[in-house]
Amino acid sequence: MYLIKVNSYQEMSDKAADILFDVITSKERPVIGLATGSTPEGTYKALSDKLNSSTVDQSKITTFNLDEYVGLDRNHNQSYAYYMNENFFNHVSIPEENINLLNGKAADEEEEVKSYEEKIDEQGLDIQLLGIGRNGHIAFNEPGTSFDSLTHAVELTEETIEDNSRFFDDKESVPSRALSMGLKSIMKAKKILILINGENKKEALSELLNGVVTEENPASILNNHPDVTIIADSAAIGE
Ligand SMILES: O=P(O)(O)OC[C@H]1O[C@](O)(CO)[C@@H](O)[C@@H]1O
Repeated sequence: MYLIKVNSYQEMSDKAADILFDVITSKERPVIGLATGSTPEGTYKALSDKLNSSTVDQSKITTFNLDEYVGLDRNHNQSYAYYMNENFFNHVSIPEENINLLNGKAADEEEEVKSYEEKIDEQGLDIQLLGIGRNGHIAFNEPGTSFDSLTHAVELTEETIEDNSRFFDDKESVPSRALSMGLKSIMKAKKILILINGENKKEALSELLNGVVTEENPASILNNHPDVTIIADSAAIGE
């Protein structure tokens, strides 16, 4: 794993956007995996600015998102579909048909996750962007998730519900389930870029870097991937 140290949120966002942009410009039809959460918001701003001031043909870009809450309509202001529109898709010209998002209101959940994984396999991910939860979760893969997991439905932990309640009116309004790409799905990406900032992610970063690979720490699977870049700020590194 390659660790890039940064001193600010802006620097992290700019570096991440540069890496995503490089992958986009190196492929005829780039396929990029995207993440939600507060961490990548700046990256989306920087990446949309870069794309819009370049000659990149955005109609060739395909995206896959990691996860979505179960039960939230895509127009709900806390759905990840809404987040992606607000933070990225509304600011770029990637065609709607190239945007892949899990449907948290799918009538047939089994079919939804199965067909999503099939699409990932057909298209292949050139890069997957990730954030990390305090408990080491990546996407919505909570501690204890099998390293062999493909896209699946998950029960959220109390800790994740607590962390995400800041975006909802109250804790009770946070959905308790989600659809999420699995750990094996994420590992299929040719390249992985993970962003870790803030003191509250210090432990998650050190657990990732200590080299112990265990299903109790979902992010630790990244130690088994040949091309992972971590961008972390000094607060998360503890300097
Ligand atoms: O970037 P944040 O808001 O700290 O979230 C961390 C992680 O938690 C999630 O939002 C899910 O709870 C992930 O999508 C994200 O990577």
